[in-house]
Amino acid sequence: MSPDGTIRTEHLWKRFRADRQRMLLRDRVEQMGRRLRGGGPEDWSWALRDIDLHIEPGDAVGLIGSNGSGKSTLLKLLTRVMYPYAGTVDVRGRIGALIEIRAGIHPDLTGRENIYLFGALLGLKRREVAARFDAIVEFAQLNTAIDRQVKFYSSGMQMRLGFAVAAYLEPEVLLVDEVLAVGDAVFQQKCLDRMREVLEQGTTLVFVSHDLAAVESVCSRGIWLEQGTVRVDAGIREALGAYRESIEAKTEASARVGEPVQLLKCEVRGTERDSPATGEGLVVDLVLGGDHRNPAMLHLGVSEGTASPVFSLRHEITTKDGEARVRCVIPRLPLPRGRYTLWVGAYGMWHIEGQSLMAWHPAGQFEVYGPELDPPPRAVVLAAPVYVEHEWS
Ligand SMILES: Nc1ncnc2c1ncn2[C@@H]1O[C@H](COP(=O)(O)OP(=O)(O)OP(=O)(O)O)[C@@H](O)[C@H]1O
Repeated sequence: MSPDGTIRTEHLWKRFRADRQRMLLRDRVEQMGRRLRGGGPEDWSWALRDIDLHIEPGDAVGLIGSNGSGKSTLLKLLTRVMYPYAGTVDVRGRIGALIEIRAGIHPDLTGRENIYLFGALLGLKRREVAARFDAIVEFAQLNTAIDRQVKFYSSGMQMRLGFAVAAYLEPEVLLVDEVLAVGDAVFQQKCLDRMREVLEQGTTLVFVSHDLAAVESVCSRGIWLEQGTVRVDAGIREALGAYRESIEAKTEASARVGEPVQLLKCEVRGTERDSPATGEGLVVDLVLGGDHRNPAMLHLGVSEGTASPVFSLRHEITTKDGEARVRCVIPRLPLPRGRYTLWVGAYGMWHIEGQSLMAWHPAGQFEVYGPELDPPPRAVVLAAPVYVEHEWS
C-alpha cells in the first residue's frame, strides 16, 4: 500500500457539458433549435484527458498552464469535490485544500466554528484543533473577527482563513489553487513561507498559480497542462522554461498583418562585443514600416519570457516615407546572466490615445553573459531579475 502523502491518478478523464458554460444568446438559440429538431447529441467538452500522475510523499509540484487547461479541475478531482468520468484517483492521507475561496467554508458559521468543523472533517480531535487554533487565527490576521459569521468577511479575509485552515491542520497533502491572487504582498509572502514549512515537514504540495516566480520558488517539479493533457512533467525550471517559450511562440503566431505599424527588423547586440553582457552597453536597432503618418509611441521592454517586462522604455516615432529607423542604447545593462525576450509595441498619441498600432509582442530573444544573481534567502521570491552594482566592506 502507498504511504500517506502519495497521489496517483490513472487514465483520468473529466468532461463537462459544454452548454453549462456561460452562453451567449446566439448559442442558446442554436441549442434550442437543436433540441426542437429532435435533440441530437449533447455537447461535451473534455477538461482532462487521460491523466496519469504519480506524486511521491513530500514532492512539491507546481501545476501550470493557460486558462482553461484543466488545473483547477484536476485539483477538484484530487479532493473529490468532483468525480471523474473515467479513471481512478488515489490520494493517501489527510488533504488540506484551498481550491476556491469559499470552498469548505460555511458562511453562516463563525470563523472559530469553521476551524473546528474543518478539523473534524479532516478527522482531527477537538483537542488537536485547539492546539493549532491560535496559530491559525494569527496567521489569518483575524483577531476578534474570528467570532463573526464568515459571510461578513471580505474575500481577502475568507481566503486567509481558508489558507490558514488548510495549511495549519497538518495535512499530508496540501492542494493550493491561486491563493496569491487575492492577498496583499505581505500575505502572499506568508503563504509561500508556510508552504515551504509544510514541505519541510514532509507534506506533499500541489500548487496552482499563474505567478511563475512564486511557483519556481516553492516547487521542485513542474507539470504543465495543456488542453487537459500533460504537456511536460519535469524539473520546475525545465517545465517553466518550456511553458514560457510556448507563451512567446503563441503571441508571435497571432499574426500582426494589417497593423498600421509593422516591425521590419530588430537587432540586439552589445556595444563592446556582439553578445550583450551585464553592466555593459546594449544596442537595439529597430526598423519600423507602415503607413501611419502621425507620431506614435514606441514601447520596448525586456522580459524573462512572459508579457510582463522587467523594464520598459518608450520613444516617440513617426514613419516617414513608410519607414522609421530607431536605435535605443542602454549604456549599462542591469540584467544578470540569462535568456531574455525583447518585446515591442506601438500606440497612437493623437485622435485615439493609446490605440494599438502594433500590438505588444515578442520581437526576439537574446542571451546576456555575466554574473548570476546572488540567491535570495529561502523566504523571499524575486519578482524580476535585476543586477545591481554593489560593493561590500
Ligand atoms: N463546472 C463546470 N462546468 C462546465 N465547464 C467547466 C466547469 N469547470 C470547468 N469547466 C471547463 O473545463 C475546462 C478546464 O477548466 P479549469 O477551471 O480546470 O481550468 P484552469 O486550468 O484551472 O483555468 P484557470 O487558469 O483559468 O483557472 C475549461 O474549459 C472550463 O470552461
